[in-house]
Amino acid sequence: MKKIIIAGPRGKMGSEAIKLVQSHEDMRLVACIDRKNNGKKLADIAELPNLDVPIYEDALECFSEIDADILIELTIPEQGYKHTKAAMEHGIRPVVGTTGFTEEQIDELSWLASERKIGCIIAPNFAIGAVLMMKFSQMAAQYFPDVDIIEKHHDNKLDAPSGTAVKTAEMIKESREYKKQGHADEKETYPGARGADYDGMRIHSVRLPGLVAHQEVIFGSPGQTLTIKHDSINRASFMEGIKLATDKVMEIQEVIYGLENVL
Ligand SMILES: NC(=O)C1=CN([C@@H]2O[C@H](COP(=O)(O)OP(=O)(O)OC[C@H]3O[C@@H](n4cnc5c(N)ncnc54)[C@H](O)[C@@H]3O)[C@@H](O)[C@H]2O)C=CC1
Ligand SMILES: O=C(O)C1=N[C@H](C(=O)O)C[C@H](O)C1
Repeated sequence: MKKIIIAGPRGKMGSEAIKLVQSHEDMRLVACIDRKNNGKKLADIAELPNLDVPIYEDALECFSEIDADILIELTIPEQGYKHTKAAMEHGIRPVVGTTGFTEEQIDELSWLASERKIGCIIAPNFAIGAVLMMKFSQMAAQYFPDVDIIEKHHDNKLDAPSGTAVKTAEMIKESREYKKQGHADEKETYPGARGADYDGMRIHSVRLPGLVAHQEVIFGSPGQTLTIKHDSINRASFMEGIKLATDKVMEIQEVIYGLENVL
C-alpha cells in the first residue's frame, strides 16, 4: 500500500489526482498540502471529498509529521520545486506534474536524488498520447530539420512555453541537426512574432479561455508538411501516467525526467 500526499488538492489536476488515489486499492491518501485550510480535514472543505485526511499549509510540517511514501506535486513552479526538494530530504518520493522548473533546478534535484538514493519522477506531460506525440516528433526531426512547435493552453497557465513544448524541443534537439530557421534577414515588425528560439527552432504559446492542453508540431520541407498533433480534452487524460509514475518511483533511486523513460 503506497501512502500518498497530494500538493494542490483544490486545483484542476490535484482534484483529479484525489479521485485517482481513491479509485486504486494499492494507494491511500494520507495528507494534502494546500496554500490555505491549515489544520482542517478534506471533509471540512465543501469542494473536496468527504475524507478524514489532514491538510497542511507548511510542507515541512507535513513531511515531518506524516508517514508517507510518495508526494504527488501539482501546484505552481516556485512552490513545486521547494516541495519536491523537501520531500526527498524527508525520504518521500516525488511524482512531479508541476511544470516550469528550470534546467538548473532539475539538475539540482537529480543530484539530491542520487545522493540520497531516492526516486523522483518529473514528467512535463503524463498523457500517454502526448508522450507518443513527442517521440514521433523526435523521429520526424531526423528527416525534417525545419520545425515549429505550437502549444495551446487555457489562460490560467503560469508558465510559457509549456513544459511539454520544452520537453518536445529538448527531445527534437537530440535527433535534429542544428538549423537556424527562417530567412537570414527576417525582422519582427512586432516583437515575439516569430516565437521563442530554441536551438534554431520556434515555439509559439497560445493562451485562450476554452482550451485545455494541446500541441501541434509542424515540420516542413520542399513540397510537403507533416503535422503531429495531440489534444488533452480533460484532465483525466493525465491520470494513467500519474499511476504509472507512482508505481515506478518506488523502484528507482534517481530522477527520471519524462514519462517516455518510464513507459
Ligand atoms: N505533467 C502533466 O501532465 C500536467 C501538468 N500540469 C501542471 O500542474 C500544475 C497544476 O496545474 P492545474 O491543476 O491545472 O493548476 P491549478 O491552478 O488548477 O491548481 C494549482 C493549485 O496549486 C495550489 N497552490 C498554489 N500555491 C500553493 C502552495 N504554496 N501550496 C500548496 N498549494 C498551492 C493552488 O491553490 C491550486 O489549487 C501546473 O504547473 C501545470 O502546468 C497540468 C496538467 C498536466
Ligand atoms: O498547465 C497545464 O494545463 C498543462 N501543463 C503541462 C505543460 O506545461 O506541458 C502539461 C499539459 O500540457 C497541461
